[in-house]
Amino acid sequence: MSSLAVLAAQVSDIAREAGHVIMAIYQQDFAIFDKADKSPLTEADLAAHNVIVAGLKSISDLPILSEESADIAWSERSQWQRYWLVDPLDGTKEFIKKNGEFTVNIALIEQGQPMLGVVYAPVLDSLYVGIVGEQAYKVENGQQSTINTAPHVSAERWKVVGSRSHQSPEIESFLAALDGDKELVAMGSSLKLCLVAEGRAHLYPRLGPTSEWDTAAAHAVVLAAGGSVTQLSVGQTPAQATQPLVYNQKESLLNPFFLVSAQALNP
Ligand SMILES: Nc1ncnc2c1ncn2[C@@H]1O[C@H](COP(=O)(O)O)[C@@H](OP(=O)(O)O)[C@H]1O
Ligand SMILES: [Mg+2]
Repeated sequence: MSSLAVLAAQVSDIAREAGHVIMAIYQQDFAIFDKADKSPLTEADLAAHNVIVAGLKSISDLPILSEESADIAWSERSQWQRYWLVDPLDGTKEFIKKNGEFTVNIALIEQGQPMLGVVYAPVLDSLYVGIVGEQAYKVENGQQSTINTAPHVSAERWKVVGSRSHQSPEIESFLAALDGDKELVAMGSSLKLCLVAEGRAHLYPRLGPTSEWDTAAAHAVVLAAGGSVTQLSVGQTPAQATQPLVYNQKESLLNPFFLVSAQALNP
């Protein structure tokens, strides 16, 4: 086993443990607080954050940037070559709606690129792992299977995944510019990237805001599965989106708009 594969197994255990504490809260009535940005922050975000930080500290000395502890000066963060980038509960809106489409996300970033990512959806009990340059796999019902972006969906028509809770008019224009038939599928959280990674969708265009912790872990899964995640400007076609999405290269933690692609099907 490579050292990244060993780390992936350890990180998977941490993600599952975070999933367990989230589920304990999910099954009860939960309190909703207001963060400064007005997004709903639940007890579950904080409980999962605490489990993940304790777990990562027990296996490595690397710095940790989590959505729930992101207030780290750029002067310090810009020095990091390797660090953990964590969204303890992505898809808070889906959590509150109780539709199961939320995830625990843990990524290892090296020189601005995701090297390892684990995405765990506790309600679905689906675990996605991406070890960039090595392998991508999914564990469901105790069964581990290799995944890749080769589509299991019709090549006759684009299957495009989009946000369930955050739509934008720019997506309509992007779809209108794609040649051929298309089908739009709504999904919450980083599961959208995982759908592309496992060949269940061709494209995920995001022409709306996200933060670096929202994408990093699933980005690793997509890369390891053979796909790409590139910066996308409004009005660009998939073929024009060639610059990789990168991490920790600027003070703002907001991502540029981006396109997740199964790549093999890019026109
Ligand atoms: N205005 C905004 N600014 C920054 N991020 C935003 C945003 N609106 C949505 N997001 C991000 O989009 C994520 C949800 O994406 P989606 O709608 O595709 O499921 C949210 O993650 P959280 O649920 O972890 O807060 C949030 O980080
Ligand atoms: Mg998030």
